[in-house]
Amino acid sequence: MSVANNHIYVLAPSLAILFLAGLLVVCWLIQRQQRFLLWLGAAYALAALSLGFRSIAPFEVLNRHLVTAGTLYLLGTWCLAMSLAERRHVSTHPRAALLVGVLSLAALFYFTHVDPNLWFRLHLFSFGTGLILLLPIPAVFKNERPKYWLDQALLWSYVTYAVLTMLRPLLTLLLGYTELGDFLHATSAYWVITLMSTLFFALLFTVLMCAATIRETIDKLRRERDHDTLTKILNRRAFYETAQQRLADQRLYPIAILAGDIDHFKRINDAWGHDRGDLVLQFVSSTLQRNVRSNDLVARFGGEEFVLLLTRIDLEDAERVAQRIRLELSSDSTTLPHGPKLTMSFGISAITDPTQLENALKEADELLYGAKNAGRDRVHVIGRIYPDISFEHTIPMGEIIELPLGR
Ligand SMILES: Nc1nc2c(ncn2[C@@H]2O[C@H](COP(=O)(O)OP(=O)(O)OP(=O)(O)O)[C@@H](O)[C@H]2O)c(=O)[nH]1
Repeated sequence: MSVANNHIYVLAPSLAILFLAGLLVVCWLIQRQQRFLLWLGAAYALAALSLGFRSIAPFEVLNRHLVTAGTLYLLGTWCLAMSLAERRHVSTHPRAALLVGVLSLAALFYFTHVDPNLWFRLHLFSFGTGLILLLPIPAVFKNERPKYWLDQALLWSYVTYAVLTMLRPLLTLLLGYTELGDFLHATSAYWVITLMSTLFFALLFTVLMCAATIRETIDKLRRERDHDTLTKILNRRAFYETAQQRLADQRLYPIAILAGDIDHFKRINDAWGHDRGDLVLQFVSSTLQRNVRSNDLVARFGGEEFVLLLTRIDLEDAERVAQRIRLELSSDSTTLPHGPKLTMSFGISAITDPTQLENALKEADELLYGAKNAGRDRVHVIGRIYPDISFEHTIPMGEIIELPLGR
């Protein structure tokens, strides 16, 4: 084989890692907020440079620049740790990493030039590299554990890589190579294992990182499609879709539909401003969510109009829920400080089989309309007779105008 061919052959793993680095940078350019992709790309680029240099540099040149190549490799290692840390929102402990890095390089220098000792050199450098990788791990385990299997696979492959890196010289011996062989020699068992494990894990991380990023992007798009941007609760479209799943589950019956509407919301906007109106909508949404159970649905159908689907509940208990919400809203003194009490009207209907959703929504809406006409700040439940009560202002106009606007 010619020297040129030989170079290509030994450079192949480094070039493959460099290619992955380029791929990750392109992914980062498309998804700028996913900065861990950039750190991972930087990690691979630095590792590829270091490994490539070690693969083709003549012995004497490499021996002279071993610390430089080691520095590149350690920097790449730190970027890899940064990538995981950025993704899991933890620290890489940069000072500790710097200390370990400097000590590893000092050991590399000392056991190469001052007191040549291959065994110490390889062990200490590998141990330092693995340690830098492990620095963010305790915080990752202490924080919230990843929920999705892709993130778990990513975490565990990272930990495996870090431990293998630490034990690489020992592993080389365990694999049956009686001598380590200097990693200055491109053909040594240690060197081949270093290259192959780096390439294998780089490939694995890239696939897992890209898959996890795609999944996150899809989740984010789905969340945005399904949720109201202001209140973060379900929008009308997602309510219908999710309601069908609840209605298909026989264990969740009887089901109640609550249509709720904030009273005189236009006046709140006019007197306190649109921003305060938005705060009121957010406060109402969180109050509604606080008062329902995990299987129940809370949606904003538009403006100041909300719909709730309550599962495993009869009409009496559904009414109790609505009254509890009314009480919580009216006793709040922070959203409209020194202002009129916040009130809401409700209409409640029942569902006993999956085909009744449209009808139940219509009934709840009509009952809500009745509650508004009867004076607002009340709950109307299907099957009951409500006498028409003359119109009353729950937020008297004069009171609003005299208010300190508190914007
Ligand atoms: N701040 C804010 N206001 C909104 C938003 N969406 C709709 N609105 C306002 O909500 C008000 C709804 O007014 P109306 O439909 O007259 O209802 P209301 O004043 O609550 O009267 P009743 O329902 O009869 O008690 C309008 O002034 C809309 O501009 C929003 O996202 N933020």
